[in-house]
Amino acid sequence: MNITIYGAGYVGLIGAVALASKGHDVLLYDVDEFKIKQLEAGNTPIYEEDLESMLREVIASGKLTFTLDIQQAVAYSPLQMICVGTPSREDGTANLSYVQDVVRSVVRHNHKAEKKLLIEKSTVPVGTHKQIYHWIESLDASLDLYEVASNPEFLREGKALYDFLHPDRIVCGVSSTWAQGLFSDLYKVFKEEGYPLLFTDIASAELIKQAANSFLAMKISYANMLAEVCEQVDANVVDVTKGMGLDKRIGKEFLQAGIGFGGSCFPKDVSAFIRTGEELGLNLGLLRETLLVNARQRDRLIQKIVSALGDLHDKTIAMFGLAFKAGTDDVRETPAIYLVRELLGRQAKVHLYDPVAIPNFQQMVKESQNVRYFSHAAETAKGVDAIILLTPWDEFMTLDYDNIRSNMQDNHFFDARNTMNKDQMKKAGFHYIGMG
Ligand SMILES: NC(=O)c1ccc[n+]([C@@H]2O[C@H](COP(=O)([O-])OP(=O)(O)OC[C@H]3O[C@@H](n4cnc5c(N)ncnc54)[C@H](O)[C@@H]3O)[C@@H](O)[C@H]2O)c1
Ligand SMILES: O=c1ccn([C@@H]2O[C@H](COP(=O)(O)OP(=O)(O)O[C@H]3O[C@H](CO)[C@@H](O)[C@H](O)[C@H]3O)[C@@H](O)[C@H]2O)c(=O)[nH]1
Repeated sequence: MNITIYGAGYVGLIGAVALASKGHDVLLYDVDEFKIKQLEAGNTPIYEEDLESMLREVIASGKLTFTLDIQQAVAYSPLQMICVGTPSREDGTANLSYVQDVVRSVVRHNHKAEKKLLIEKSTVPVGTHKQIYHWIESLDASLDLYEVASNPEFLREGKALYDFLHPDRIVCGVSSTWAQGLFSDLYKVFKEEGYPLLFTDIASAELIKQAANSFLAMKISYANMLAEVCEQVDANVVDVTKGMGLDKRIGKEFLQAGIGFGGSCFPKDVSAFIRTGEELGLNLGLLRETLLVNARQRDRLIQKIVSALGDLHDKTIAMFGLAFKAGTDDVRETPAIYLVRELLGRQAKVHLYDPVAIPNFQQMVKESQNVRYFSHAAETAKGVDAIILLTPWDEFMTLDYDNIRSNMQDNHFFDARNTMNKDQMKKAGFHYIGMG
């Protein structure tokens, strides 16, 4: 079936490629002309495993096409899937202006007055569907022509295509059998492959997304809170969370203590959920604490660095990894930016390396007398006083650390992700410091 997707970012592009690979005819619209031209040429603006080859396949098969023409986008299908950004405003609320732009465009360019299903794929606060109906009304459009549905996305960056194609569940919030029928057709192949399709009302679907992200973030902060306890009592947080996670009711995922969560989703979505609570007159205190614990991890790492190295003036620190997690070049809300700014503020010099995220990071931190970028991890560490392992890329696990240590000025190794084997690092001559 035909589907129009608005927004060629992580979610829109991945969704477009994945749905096209399942045999649908997908038209991807974006306001960013450069991005659309790049995609038409078969090049991806983001780094994701397998994305480029699959993109080229679906372009070649004619299943995925692109447009900058809004009239063509609106006319293409009754399914209008909105995948634009919903970033945080200063006060923590979700900025829905890009969603509103799409709704406005669809309504204004629906010249044939065809019925359209406006699908919220972007992460939006519960109740947004009502807001969308208000926007439509305020445009003097007939509400009979539009129906809103919620179909939140749960993919993780770094594993985005895999997650879209192998979902734990597909959530569809609908208010009519018409919408339910369209989703059943869209996700028919997924259902046949055994992936659960959950139909519910729209508010519940919107809330499932807010609730799931906040729960996962809370789980990480719980592990980080335990890391603080472990440091006080000489326990090992990796073992503690392993022991907890073996209980099936708890589960081992998302209990990895470290520098805390970053990225374009958890920080903004937890903040937005707290604000949703406030608007409802509720105090979602668990989530406030989740953000506080998360921020504290970064400060704790800085404290550890200062207590090991003393005055950072003229010290040089190498950072292994800049992306907010492995497998992506995304640096939105990466802990690396906080740490680099904090270190530079204390007059340290930094040597920075990441296998794919340097171009994005350079847009925030330019090369200078105190900031140098490198193209190999081992080079980054030459002559430095300390290494911070920030992003757990696989390549950092297999480096020749004996050699790296011998080329350093001093021997401090801060494992902000608890990924290295402590004993082996000590054997290689490092003063190893983990998080908990
Ligand atoms: N990144 C993720 O891993 C992820 C996962 C699940 C859900 N989400 C949610 O999905 C939404 C999109 O996130 P993202 O990371 O893909 O964003 P993104 O910033 O990567 O992409 C957004 C795209 O929308 C385009 N855009 C802006 N205004 C537009 C308009 N009026 N019409 C068409 N295109 C327009 C932008 O040019 C950009 O290409 C957000 O709500 C996010 O919270 C993200
Ligand atoms: O045990 C863990 C797991 C993750 N993280 C950190 O948490 C952040 C988020 O990681 P992850 O969830 O893997 O990446 P995202 O791509 O941000 O995906 C999250 O946010 C998306 C956007 O809403 C959702 O779709 C996904 O389901 C949800 O996992 C990263 O900084 C990770 O390093 C930890 O510190 N410890």
